[in-house]
Amino acid sequence: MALKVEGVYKSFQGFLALGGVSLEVREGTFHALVGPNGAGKTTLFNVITGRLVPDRGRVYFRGREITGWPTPKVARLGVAIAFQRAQPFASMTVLEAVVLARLGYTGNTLKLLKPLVRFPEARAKAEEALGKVGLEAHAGRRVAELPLGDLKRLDVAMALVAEPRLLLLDEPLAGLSRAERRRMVDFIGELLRREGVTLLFTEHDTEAVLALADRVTVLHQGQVLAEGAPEEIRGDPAVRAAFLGGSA
Ligand SMILES: Nc1ncnc2c1ncn2[C@@H]1O[C@H](COP(=O)(O)OP(=O)(O)OP(=O)(O)O)[C@@H](O)[C@H]1O
Repeated sequence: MALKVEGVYKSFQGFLALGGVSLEVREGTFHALVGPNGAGKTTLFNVITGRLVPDRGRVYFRGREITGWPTPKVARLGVAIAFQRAQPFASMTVLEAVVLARLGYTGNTLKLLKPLVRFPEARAKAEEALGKVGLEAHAGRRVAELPLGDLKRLDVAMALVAEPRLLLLDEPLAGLSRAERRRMVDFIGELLRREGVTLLFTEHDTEAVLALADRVTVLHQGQVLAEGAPEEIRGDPAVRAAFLGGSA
């Protein structure tokens, strides 16, 4: 099992954001986490990556308990998150942003007195990652100049240099046009299958979930409402009731 979340609770000032969530993501699969706004999806991601410590419950990565581990330690085990990572690096070039992500991962950020591109190992890894996401021709452009679709590819490249076994994507298609969403689904699917990376992603676009996910977990008000193959979930009466009657 790539990831196992067991009975996780998390409250914010008395508000129960996660109320006993359990989840299993099998190695090599693509697993969607869906649910209306406020269902607890981002909170669960934060618990998995160590940004938040759960009040109760446990998180295991490949059989090892990682509950409450600091984020860099979780990252070094092979858990990466790609979510608007590139934005703070707007003034850098695309290549520099990925080199920096690699240096951050290898713990080299204290030696940043020389130009980023003069770290040969990090530069080689960054160029390889840019090739994988199809941005090699844009390596010298400023991050700020990239259209949204390319920015998302850059986010993925910045996650790939951490050599993840499990990648978390939080709404990877948000803000894209319908045509761009289709392209992004194909891109993510092909790239991650080729790399053998397990994927856990949140997404509001039902079509994309059906196209990409092997399994779907539905969260609603901090609890798991349903879990199954995408076709099963689509026909589930409890899921339909929650979505049609709720805020989705
Ligand atoms: N740091 C925090 N402090 C207080 N409340 C929070 C905090 N983080 C999340 N919450 C609350 O917890 C609930 C779950 O939020 P979360 O962001 O996990 O939902 P989500 O499923 O990711 O929603 P969305 O689809 O809108 O991203 C929400 O009601 C939110 O307001």
